[in-house]
Amino acid sequence: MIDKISSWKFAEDYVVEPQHIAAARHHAEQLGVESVTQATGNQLALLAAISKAKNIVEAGTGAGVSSLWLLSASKDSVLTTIDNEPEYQNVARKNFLASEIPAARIRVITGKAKAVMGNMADGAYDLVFLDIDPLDLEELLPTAVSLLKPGGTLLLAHALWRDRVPNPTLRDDETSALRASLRNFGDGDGFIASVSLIGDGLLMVAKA
Ligand SMILES: C[S@@+](CC[C@H](N)C(=O)[O-])C[C@H]1O[C@@H](n2cnc3c(N)ncnc32)[C@H](O)[C@@H]1O
Repeated sequence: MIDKISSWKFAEDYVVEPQHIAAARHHAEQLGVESVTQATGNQLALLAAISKAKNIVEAGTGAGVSSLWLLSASKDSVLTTIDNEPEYQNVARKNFLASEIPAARIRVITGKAKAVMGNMADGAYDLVFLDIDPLDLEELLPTAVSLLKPGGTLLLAHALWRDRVPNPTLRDDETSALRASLRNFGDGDGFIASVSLIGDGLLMVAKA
């Protein structure tokens, strides 16, 4: 019998979180913000490295844990990170400062992801990472995809939403929103998409 729970835990424990990111995670916990798990963060960094992502957009800054993982993949990538909670972004800013990453590499914008991303340049970004309220995804996804260059990468956190997405009898709004988001990319039409079981699930999409 395969023990997937042990495998999941093994994958989480396999990652050693850099000290500055562990400190940011601690601040996120104090704020009550849910950060990506350390294995998810590590996978974000891996995917940013493999795709040689230089221009990155993140929706859902929180206290900056995922931002720091994304920035860890390269010394010259630039991250634009968006959140509608200024209080969280203030903590994120302190975490960025403490990490000694040059300020020019991070642009922090306060606002709703749809409104902010709607004013950004189409086809200009290598990687877009989404970690926002699932109920806001439906209206955001077309905008997020349009920001990507051809061959760009879209990543969506919480793709399995507390392991609820795979169970078709569970139809609460959040679970249904995540399920619908996954369906957008599942038919292979214009995208290559895969769901990683890491953390709470990570949808990984390459734009053709
Ligand atoms: C799960 S937390 C993000 C955690 C962060 N990605 C990390 O791992 O460190 C989700 C964040 O998204 C923000 N948020 C939710 N819906 C949003 C939206 N539509 N636009 C912008 N920010 C949003 C919340 O304020 C919250 O800080």
